[in-house]
Amino acid sequence: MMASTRSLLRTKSLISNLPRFSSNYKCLDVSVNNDNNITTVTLKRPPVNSLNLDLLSEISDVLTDLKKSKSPGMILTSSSDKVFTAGLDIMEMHKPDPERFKQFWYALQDVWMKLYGSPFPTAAAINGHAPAGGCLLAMCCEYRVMVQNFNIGLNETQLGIVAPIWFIKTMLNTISIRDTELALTTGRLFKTDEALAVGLIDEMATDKADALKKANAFFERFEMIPPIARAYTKDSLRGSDIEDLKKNREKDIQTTLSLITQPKVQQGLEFYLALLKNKKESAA
Ligand SMILES: CC/C=C\C/C=C\CCC/C=C/CC(=O)SCCNC(=O)CCNC(=O)[C@H](O)C(C)(C)COP(=O)(O)OP(=O)(O)OC[C@H]1O[C@@H](n2cnc3c(N)ncnc32)[C@H](O)[C@@H]1OP(=O)(O)O
Repeated sequence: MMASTRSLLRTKSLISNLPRFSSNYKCLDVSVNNDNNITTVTLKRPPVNSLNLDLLSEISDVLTDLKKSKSPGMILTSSSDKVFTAGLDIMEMHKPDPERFKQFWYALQDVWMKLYGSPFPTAAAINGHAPAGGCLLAMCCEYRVMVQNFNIGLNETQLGIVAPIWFIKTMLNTISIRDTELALTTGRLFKTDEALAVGLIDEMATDKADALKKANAFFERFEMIPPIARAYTKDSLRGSDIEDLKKNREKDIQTTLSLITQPKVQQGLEFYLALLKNKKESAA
């Protein structure tokens, strides 16, 4: 195909599929790049973008909008200069109200299914720490660029909790079985360069601008690939993991609720929260 015809087709499809986003997001900034029509979704829930029910619901909504509008791609990043996301909001798990916890967990499942299984390509520009649920969101994306000198990993065991099987499968889709086992059992947080060495991220960046530039470049790889062929291939690789959760969704919610409300687990969370607070006090 001639380059001029390609660019005309691209422009036409951009005009007809321009995504429309709600301006009502409280915890997200959503913007579309005029050059390539890639949407950047910026997490904006200070201080650490912890994933509570509100933030998860907004991420779920934006993913639905992107799918409907046949977006050519999405970049996930953070408005903070040191935290991508601190993972699940511990306050949603500490002494939870059962009904609220079920909604919260359902929203997390939704985000995982939509992001891990999105038909459009996705990249994470990880411009800060990405522990636990933060690492999960980044691993759901197809490509990860991370700014140097931050941490990423599934550190759940350090909190006395357990990464659910669908978190584990997401890591297995990213790094080797051996590295996943070692990382999960020890709750390892990888520094950016260690994450690169093990394949947990794809590229390092010097700062957020560099991370966004590299993430945008990732989408150029798909310019000549028919979106349907791309989407089917991704589904062949990831679809069965998503089907497994769909089949076991209710059971997963019940099991998680009964584990998280165990007194020992609650004590562990309390201890961890106290450590976070003490860290601040001893730094002051
Ligand atoms: C046996 C069976 C048991 C289990 C049940 C089964 C399944 C459950 C599975 C649950 C899966 C969970 C996945 C998760 O995501 S758990 C969350 C894990 N997150 C973390 O460990 C990160 C904790 N935070 C940090 O390490 C640091 O905050 C961070 C490096 C991200 C940033 O450091 P910084 O110095 O910039 O900020 P802080 O001063 O530490 O924090 C600022 C305030 O934010 C509060 N905070 C931090 N993280 C969280 C969080 N995840 N949730 C809620 N609140 C958080 C922190 O306490 C500070 O608060 P204030 O002191 O300002 O009030």
